[in-house]
Amino acid sequence: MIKIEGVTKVYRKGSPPAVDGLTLDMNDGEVLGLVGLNGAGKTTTIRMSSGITLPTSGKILVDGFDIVREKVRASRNVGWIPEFPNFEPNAKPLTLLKYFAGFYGLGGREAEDKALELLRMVGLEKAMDKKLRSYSQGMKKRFSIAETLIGDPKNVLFDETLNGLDPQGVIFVRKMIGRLRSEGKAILLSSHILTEIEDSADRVAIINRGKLVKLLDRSELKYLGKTQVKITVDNPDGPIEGVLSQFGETERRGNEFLVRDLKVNSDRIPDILEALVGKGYRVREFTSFGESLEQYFFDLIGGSK
Ligand SMILES: Nc1ncnc2c1ncn2[C@@H]1O[C@H](COP(=O)(O)OP(=O)(O)OP(=O)(O)O)[C@@H](O)[C@H]1O
Repeated sequence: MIKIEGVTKVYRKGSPPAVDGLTLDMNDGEVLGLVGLNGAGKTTTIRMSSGITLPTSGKILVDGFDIVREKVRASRNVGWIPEFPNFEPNAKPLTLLKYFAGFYGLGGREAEDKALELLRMVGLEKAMDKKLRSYSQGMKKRFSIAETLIGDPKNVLFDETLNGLDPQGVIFVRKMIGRLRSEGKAILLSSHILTEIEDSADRVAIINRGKLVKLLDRSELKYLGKTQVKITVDNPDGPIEGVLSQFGETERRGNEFLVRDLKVNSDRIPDILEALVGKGYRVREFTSFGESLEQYFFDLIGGSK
């Protein structure tokens, strides 16, 4: 679990903060999506949470340990997959992984077995004898995941990891994230594209100019960007909910109804009105709405597509 409490980062005196009073929790067994445009402060947040960059003010606790004052104990439990992983170009993956295993007290056969297991897990077993300089960006990302997992950190931060991957790579990273979540790890996945992470994330934090603009939970994400129908009737008695539930998930607030997760295509929305009128309901208001996730994102941060 990582707790970011009122954290600000100013790189240069007089320049605007890269991260500005950010408060955010990454819970165990949860994937938190961190979404913002380029320069919004995602990488800075990740680097501060890993102990690589110092916050100017505020506090970051990793499983209860302060990332500044108890850096060794805190950062040991954070794994970070950078957006552009870079390694000693002439190194071979197995040798390098065994070397990293040494930092975690593994040596000899144990280190080799662990390194081989991880290389297999990230699908690099066939490229194990190649030098890292010959690796593609996607292969480097896979290797970076293996490197991160060698210390078995409880918190794993993926910085734009899906960006630039081929479809197979995207599926691989999504599965890996699901696996780590099921092991109870706290996971952060950053992206500049909301739609890219909506399927993987349990919650999504949208940041802009270093500030938290919106925190969305799973149920809000489920309905965002999908058509919903709002209906107000004068006589909400009898089987109205039964009528509406044929068309989608129905929520009632007094004489107002919201139909979401529609079972019919949007061109059949008038059928809902017809069914209600056919059953004798007096419909005062009938509106369908819904916007794309991207539009929602841009509306929130005050930009344009
Ligand atoms: N080392 C640095 N020195 C000075 N300014 C920096 C440094 N790193 C980042 N910044 C600035 O801080 C702001 C936030 O950058 P950051 O890289 O955290 O954003 P981001 O959301 O990760 O963007 P991207 O998706 O482009 O990586 C930007 O204005 C950037 O120019």
